[in-house]
Amino acid sequence: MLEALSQAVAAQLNNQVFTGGLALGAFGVVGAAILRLLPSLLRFIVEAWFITTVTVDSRSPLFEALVAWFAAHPYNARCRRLTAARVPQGDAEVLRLSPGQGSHFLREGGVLLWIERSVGVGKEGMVSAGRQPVETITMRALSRDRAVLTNLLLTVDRQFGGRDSDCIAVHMVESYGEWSGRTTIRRRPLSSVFLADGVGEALLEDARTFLASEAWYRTRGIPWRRGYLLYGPPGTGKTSLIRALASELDLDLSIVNLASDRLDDQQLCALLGTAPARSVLLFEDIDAVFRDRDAETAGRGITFSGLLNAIDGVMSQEGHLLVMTTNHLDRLDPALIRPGRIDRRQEIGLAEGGQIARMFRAFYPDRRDLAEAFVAALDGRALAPAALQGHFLQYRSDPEGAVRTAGTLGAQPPQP
Ligand SMILES: Nc1ncnc2c1ncn2[C@@H]1O[C@H](COP(=O)(O)OP(=O)(O)OP(=O)(O)O)[C@@H](O)[C@H]1O
Repeated sequence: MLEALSQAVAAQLNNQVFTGGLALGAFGVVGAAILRLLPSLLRFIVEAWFITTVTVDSRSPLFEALVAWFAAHPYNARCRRLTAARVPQGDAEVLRLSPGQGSHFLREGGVLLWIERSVGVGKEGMVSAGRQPVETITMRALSRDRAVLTNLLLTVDRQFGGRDSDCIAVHMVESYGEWSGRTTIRRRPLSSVFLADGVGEALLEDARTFLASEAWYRTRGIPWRRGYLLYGPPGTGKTSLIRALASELDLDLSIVNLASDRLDDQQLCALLGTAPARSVLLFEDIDAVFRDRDAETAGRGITFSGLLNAIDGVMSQEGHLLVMTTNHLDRLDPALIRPGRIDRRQEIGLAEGGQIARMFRAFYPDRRDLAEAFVAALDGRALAPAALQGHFLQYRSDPEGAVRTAGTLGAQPPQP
């Protein structure tokens, strides 16, 4: 029986058609296996040679900082796959939307990042009864240079890893009309901005109330947004105040230069619609852009009606504080600053008496006694704090000299 079988096999092997078919079949099987493995093989080669990867999971304290960074990144405003969480902010809790599970591609500091967020995947992430599932963020940079990701993680850790960060993030508009990644500036305490009594504190209180009132706005069907207009002469602290408010409120600053001739209506609308969450949206020197409605275009591209539409469209990005500044309130079209677009106007005027004395004492803490003499030497003149600051810097270590020469300080700030 066995012998008959082996004779049959031998006969088939001598049959060229059969052996040809067998070889072809084997080739096919091996070829199919290679083809199946090819994508993972290619991925392995690319990852090994051209990509740097870092994985952070939710058991690490860095994970929360990374999610906060991801939520604040301009990419989050465009992302359509989100994860929602309630997170503490001051004494309250707020809703935080961040890019959700899956793959995300974004640019950071000129490098393309591929970020994958997953939960409960693999052995590490298995959900077992009574245990929190482990969530993982894998960051891949299209670069062989490890410093790209390590520097990013250091920045994330510094800015979002604790409450002792002394910087706030600033977003500007890139030349191609998109929000840039984050740069940072030092926080400015409100106490370092010298304003008329209670002005800064009242605005801070107003903004705090607004930020904590999402539900209040929702139940009344009012868009959750608030607009401020700060007006007054140059060098009185409008920009400094905005920076201080953002610092105190722990918000980013998103700055749009409306005078840029690279912006058009469509881009502006898109920009405001994707403004980074949790930020103060700032339009500076709005009077220099539009003097009146007849001056239809600003720079090259923005029209007055385009600006109004874009501001109203900010409603889709709710929770924003929109702040405009101007040196010339009288030059603004009423439509631009009507309630709903601007909810609160605040004059930031020249410094007088007590305000000047406070500033003097802050610059010369060891010669607080000279503050009144300095104010008296000004003979009732009101001054731009920027001019006072310049004077104090000039007489930095000579408070008596600052008092002696106070008479040289002009009554009017330089005109823009
Ligand atoms: N009220 C102030 N308190 C403290 N520093 C001030 C104040 N006003 C101006 N300064 C200082 O003067 C400089 C210019 O201030 P800032 O840019 O805030 O003025 P501004 O009102 O926004 O001016 P502009 O209208 O020209 O934009 C900054 O260095 C700032 O520190």
